[in-house]
Amino acid sequence: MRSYSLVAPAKINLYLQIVGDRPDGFHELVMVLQSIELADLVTVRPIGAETIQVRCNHPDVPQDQTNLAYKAADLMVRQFPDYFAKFGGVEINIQKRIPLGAGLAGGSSNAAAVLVGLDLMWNLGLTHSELQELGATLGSDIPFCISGGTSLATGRGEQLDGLPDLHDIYVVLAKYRDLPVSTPWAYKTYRQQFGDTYPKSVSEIETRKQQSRGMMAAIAQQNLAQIGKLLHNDLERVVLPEYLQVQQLRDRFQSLGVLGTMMSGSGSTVFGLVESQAHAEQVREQMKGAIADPNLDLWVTRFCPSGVRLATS
Ligand SMILES: C[C@@](CO)(OP(=O)(O)O)[C@H](O)COP(=O)(O)OP(=O)(O)OC[C@H]1O[C@@H](n2ccc(N)nc2=O)[C@H](O)[C@@H]1O
Ligand SMILES: Nc1ncnc2c1ncn2[C@@H]1O[C@H](COP(=O)(O)OP(=O)(O)O)[C@@H](O)[C@H]1O
Repeated sequence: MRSYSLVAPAKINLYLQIVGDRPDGFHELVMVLQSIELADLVTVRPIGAETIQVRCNHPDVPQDQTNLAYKAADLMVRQFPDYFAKFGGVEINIQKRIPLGAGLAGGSSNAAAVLVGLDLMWNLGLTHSELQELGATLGSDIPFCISGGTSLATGRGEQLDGLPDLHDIYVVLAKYRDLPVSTPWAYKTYRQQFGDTYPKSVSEIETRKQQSRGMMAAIAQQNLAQIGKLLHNDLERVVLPEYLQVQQLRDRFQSLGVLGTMMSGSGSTVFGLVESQAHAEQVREQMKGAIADPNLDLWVTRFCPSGVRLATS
């Protein structure tokens, strides 16, 4: 048995519409999810003892049972106890590059990489959709992190329909360090503030879902200018008033004339879309010059056509 190193990409949300309540207590969503090249590196390594160990180079990432990567390994152990008994445990090493609590699905992508990695290490031969079904029991974004690319995500975010790949689109990410936003808080607050407007009938639900049509058409036509204009995220309605620094990042991107700007997921990352690497680097420098705050982190990255993949050494 050998080790496997996997690239675990982050995602951004090009579209996030909260349609209403679900019977399971989650929210019914319509999202467009997009993988980006910014990624963690996750290595799974066989160890003799029947244990799961997590190591991470980032001091704030938990290295115990609460780590999503640990939970993914534990799920595989429970699903395939004979393999665990036969081959022993696993050490998971995470080289963290995706910021935490950023709305970029860093933890979810780590968990997705562990599912894919253990499938390879134990030679299970599971399909993507079998791994996604397992991943969905741990988190709504994990199935997407396995397949990646550009995808429509519905249900609670786990029902995926692939969309045409979007090429040559660059992304500038801006996030204040030490400003994580909790996903459960964002959804809970949204329900408190807007729950009374959630649709009651099936036909009203269907009508609301149609609001994403413009974005779907823009993606089908690969119309970047239109995609930039139609970016949407309902969670901004609760996060921006509470986190003024996030609003400020968004305003700043807007003033720099990017194709579009939006908060990703539940935040606190704000992204700006641009059409070339040179322009992306210029925008990053302009952001740095305009907001002289040492706690502001900026990245230039680009759309990526895949989810978790084997790292080439
Ligand atoms: C907001 C989004 C947008 O892509 O991502 P992030 O900002 O976390 O990256 C996702 O909807 C987050 O997905 P994920 O982070 O996997 O969430 P989960 O662990 O499944 O759920 C965390 C909590 O968020 C709420 N939740 C999540 C998904 C959903 N459709 N409805 C919800 O109400 C629930 O309160 C749940 O307990
Ligand atoms: N493998 C992991 N990577 C990052 N954070 C993790 C991981 N496992 C658990 N966590 C916890 O989950 C929190 C938010 O997770 P993260 O995936 O970074 O945010 P988001 O869902 O906003 O993209 C972190 O602050 C951390 O406490």
